[in-house]
Amino acid sequence: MTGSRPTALVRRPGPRLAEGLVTHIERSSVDPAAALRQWQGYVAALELHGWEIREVPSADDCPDAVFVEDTVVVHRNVALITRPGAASRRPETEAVEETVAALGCAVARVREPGTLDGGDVLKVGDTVYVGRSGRTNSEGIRQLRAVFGPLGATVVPVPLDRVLHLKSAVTALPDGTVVGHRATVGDSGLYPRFLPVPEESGAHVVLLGGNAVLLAASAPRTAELYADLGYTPVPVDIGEFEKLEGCVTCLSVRLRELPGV
Ligand SMILES: NC(=O)NCCC[C@H](N)C(=O)O
Repeated sequence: MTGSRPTALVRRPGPRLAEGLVTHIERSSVDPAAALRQWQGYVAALELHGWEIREVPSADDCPDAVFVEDTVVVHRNVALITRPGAASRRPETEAVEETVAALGCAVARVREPGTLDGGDVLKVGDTVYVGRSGRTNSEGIRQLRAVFGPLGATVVPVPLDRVLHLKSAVTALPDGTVVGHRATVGDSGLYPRFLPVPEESGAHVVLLGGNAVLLAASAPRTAELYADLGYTPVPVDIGEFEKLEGCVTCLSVRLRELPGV
């Protein structure tokens, strides 16, 4: 069981990272050594802001395993192990399930024919937005609702076509304002408070606690906007992961509601 600090699950990039899936962008070559340094920088930023790091054992046969967010969705003390939409990513979930069970979560699983990627799930308070994407199907959404609805969550599906995951398009600031870039966001009217940001990767924030928001170094104008709004932007270079359609959110699973946390 954890102590009083929030816990972040992370997963070290494996030797096959460069073979990771690419769907909406051109493939470009990934430098594994630079990727490892960037991953270490990302983990260090979480640690610096008080997060306890729990490393899921690496999955060296799975190129995309570093994008650990896609494998599990946690609400309250329940961890829903996903069934990733890409078949090549399904072996990633086993070690994640063992890790969250060891942390004291109750475990549920998405079952066939459902598919769900954690990158499609954005929690804002008790509202759980879920992208109906190339990776998450309607049965996956139905199962998500069946698991989290009884825990008080309202599940709001969002049709997607321009991006890989919902959180490739939108995330939320500490006050719940949803942020997104006009080119990818679709219908911003779905969100009660919406703020457009000037860069696509600026729409991806990890809430570090207090006013600190981690975002990709590739979004300097959005970092200025957040600073101007009274937040403390924490830029981290994740360029090698962006080549594989990864965002800052997908490199960790933030557990704020574990028993004892
Ligand atoms: N949640 C995320 O944004 N995940 C990124 C996953 C990228 C990976 N290359 C994939 O296509 O599955």
